[in-house]
Amino acid sequence: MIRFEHVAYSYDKIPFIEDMNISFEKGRITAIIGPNGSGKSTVIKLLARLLKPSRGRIILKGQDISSIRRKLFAREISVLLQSSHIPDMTVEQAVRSGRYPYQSFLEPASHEDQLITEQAIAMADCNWFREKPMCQLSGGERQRVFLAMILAQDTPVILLDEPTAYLDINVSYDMMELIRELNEKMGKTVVMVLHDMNLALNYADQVILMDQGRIVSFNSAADQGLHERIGETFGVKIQSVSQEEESQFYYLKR
Ligand SMILES: Nc1ncnc2c1ncn2[C@@H]1O[C@H](COP(=O)(O)OP(=O)(O)OP(=O)(O)O)[C@@H](O)[C@H]1O
Repeated sequence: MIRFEHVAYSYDKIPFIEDMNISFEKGRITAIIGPNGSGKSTVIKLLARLLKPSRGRIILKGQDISSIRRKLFAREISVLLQSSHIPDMTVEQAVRSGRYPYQSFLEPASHEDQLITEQAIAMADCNWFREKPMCQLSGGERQRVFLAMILAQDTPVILLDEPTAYLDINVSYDMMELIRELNEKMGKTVVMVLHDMNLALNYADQVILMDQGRIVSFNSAADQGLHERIGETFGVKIQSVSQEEESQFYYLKR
């Protein structure tokens, strides 16, 4: 569905990503993991067209993403970034603004826009603080609103850079369950950066492990080889400590 073809990217003219080739399959959940500064957010920003490859191309449904018109692109890919701009709006207005790719200037919101906005507010559990201004929310509440905005944008591809940042453990699992539901019931393709190995290995179908701007491995989350690579890359020992059918718990130790 999305393909990196010989993608390179330089920061301040210093090459960082060189010749990256990778495919993100339709309807899969892919987690990107790796140490700090390994390039995870850079990949998300390249996918979201916030950065432009210095070489190579990124193909979405057969088309170079740089040639797709802005609103059409916004109907295909939505993104939650690590530090998103906080809009000067209430929660409800912010979520409604997620519908912008489907609206034209001065045209009132359609019945469908309203319906999808309401669904998004309910799914991300933002109903009880919907009248609050965004600037008065806690970090975790704000993160849920950003997710609701993405749900309102209703794109087949969802990019999430550390979606569980600021969330307590319970809400983190709620967020992961919701992402899984979006994937299983609505066929959304999800690419997310995660620092928590337990979330990455339990909720992703496939895992991209990065180090210093390179892809070290691209495996199924269940692949034992991946666990070894994680250990080598992070300099930790990784061990599965439970063997439940549904999920496993990984213990990481330096
Ligand atoms: N705007 C920028 N200008 C110069 N260098 C940058 C810029 N943004 C990122 N970098 C550098 O590029 C490298 C990769 O950054 P990136 O944010 O992609 O890493 P990451 O894997 O997401 O890190 P983290 O886990 O810490 O969030 C880092 O060394 C970073 O310092």
